Amino acid sequence: MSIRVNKLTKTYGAQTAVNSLSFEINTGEIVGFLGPNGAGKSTTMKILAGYLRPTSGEAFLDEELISVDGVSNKRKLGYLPEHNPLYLEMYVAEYLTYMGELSGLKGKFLKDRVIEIIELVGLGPEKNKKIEQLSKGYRQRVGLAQALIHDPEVLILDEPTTGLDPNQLVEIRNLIKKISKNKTIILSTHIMQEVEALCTKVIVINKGNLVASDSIINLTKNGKTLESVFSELTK
Ligand SMILES: Nc1ncnc2c1ncn2[C@@H]1O[C@H](COP(=O)(O)OP(=O)(O)OP(=O)(O)O)[C@@H](O)[C@H]1O
Repeated sequence: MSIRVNKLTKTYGAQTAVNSLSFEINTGEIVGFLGPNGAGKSTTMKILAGYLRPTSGEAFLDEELISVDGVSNKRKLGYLPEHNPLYLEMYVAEYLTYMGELSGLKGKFLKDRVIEIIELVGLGPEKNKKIEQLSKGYRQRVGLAQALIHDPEVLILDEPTTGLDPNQLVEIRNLIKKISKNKTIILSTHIMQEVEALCTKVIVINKGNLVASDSIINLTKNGKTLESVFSELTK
């Protein structure tokens, strides 16, 4: 599934968070969504996930409009918010079952899927704990499992590795790589190494405006590092 964003704008009162943003992500691409703090990444991702209404403009999954009210394409996408609101008092499997139900799964299929997803994201050893008992890295795995439970074709991951220790960071990065097959993924991060490890293309925004949408190879072809390209684009 492809993502198409057309002149997307979001204002909060007098503040323009996202300013007439247009870009496309093709089926099967993993795209890094970059920008300094406050650039408008989370706002854009919330709109793409159908959680926030744009002030103007629109976003599409294939040809279908993404809307706050629509449910059909929400089932085709998985969303890991930046501050993932987990139900801390729930057990891991209980939470994932609940999230699966919200995505329309049920019965034996859901039961099997919860077991499968727990294994896939490496939650096996922690599966009998309450979410509040988990470390940040394992909570992040629960977040990823929640985003993946209904096997969506599109994944929207907002800073999936922020706050993780170096080992967890590598593990989550490998996990994203593993699950990325046959999915279209947009992921925001401040870690350029991560972008280089996972993505072929990047979209860079600054103060709500698009400043680049290109392959990493193209952006760095003059021997520049992605870091220096980023800082030039977002001065
Ligand atoms: N609910 C809100 N009400 C008012 N302003 C908001 C709201 N949410 C975001 N903003 C503002 O919109 C701008 C874009 O914020 P956003 O969270 O989308 O940026 P970001 O690129 O994700 O930043 P970061 O990298 O720090 O997570 C910021 O100036 C922010 O203060």
